[in-house]
Amino acid sequence: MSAQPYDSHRLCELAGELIVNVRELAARGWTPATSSNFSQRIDERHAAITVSGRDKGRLREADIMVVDLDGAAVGSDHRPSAETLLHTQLYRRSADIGCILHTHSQHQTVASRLFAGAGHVRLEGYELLKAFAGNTTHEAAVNVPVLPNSQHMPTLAAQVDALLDRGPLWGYLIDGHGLYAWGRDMAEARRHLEAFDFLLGCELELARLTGSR
Ligand SMILES: CSC[C@@H](O)[C@@H](O)C(=O)COP(=O)(O)O
Ligand SMILES: [Zn+2]
Repeated sequence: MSAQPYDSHRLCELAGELIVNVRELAARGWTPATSSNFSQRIDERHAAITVSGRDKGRLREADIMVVDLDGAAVGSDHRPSAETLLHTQLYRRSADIGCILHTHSQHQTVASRLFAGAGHVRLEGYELLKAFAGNTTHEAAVNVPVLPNSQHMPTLAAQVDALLDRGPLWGYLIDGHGLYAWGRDMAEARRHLEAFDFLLGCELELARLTGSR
């Protein structure tokens, strides 16, 4: 039997980390109805990603597979996430990206609808902005882009590429869909995801209280 083209011990470790974290996110109600997808970089040519259509609240090892950075399955007959290209494009683009988390929480979905017309959600004045890697003060502002939804991943990927050309980015919303967030590793990606979700919740509550939208 030929050896795997990646380090299988590393895959095991990453899969274990994915299972624990994804189940926790699912328990918060952020992955309804099998939605959401998750991945971690194995090496410069491979990533571990969730199999399409699996219940993220019950994620287990068999629900995680390996793809190359063109999105092709490696050593598996399963179908990787329908949104695999949105993961692999980021891994291809930056060696600093090691983990990508995509969820469909209510904050994320409602905010994406409310701010789709503006094309972004502006987050400013929050202490929690320091949760984003590189931000050292609450005085920074972060614009979360909102992309139109599409089932055509190359269309979405091209828009994400254009956003990345403009400067640092930790995540984006897709209208009526959810949030993509990433980081160097699971801990950083999760910190970004949680900060986005909390701050989007604040913006929604402010809009409700002030009737500003
Ligand atoms: C169950 S609807 C959600 C999907 O269309 C998609 O947006 C999603 O997040 C999960 O797709 P998947 O192919 O399981 O990775
Ligand atoms: Zn999705």
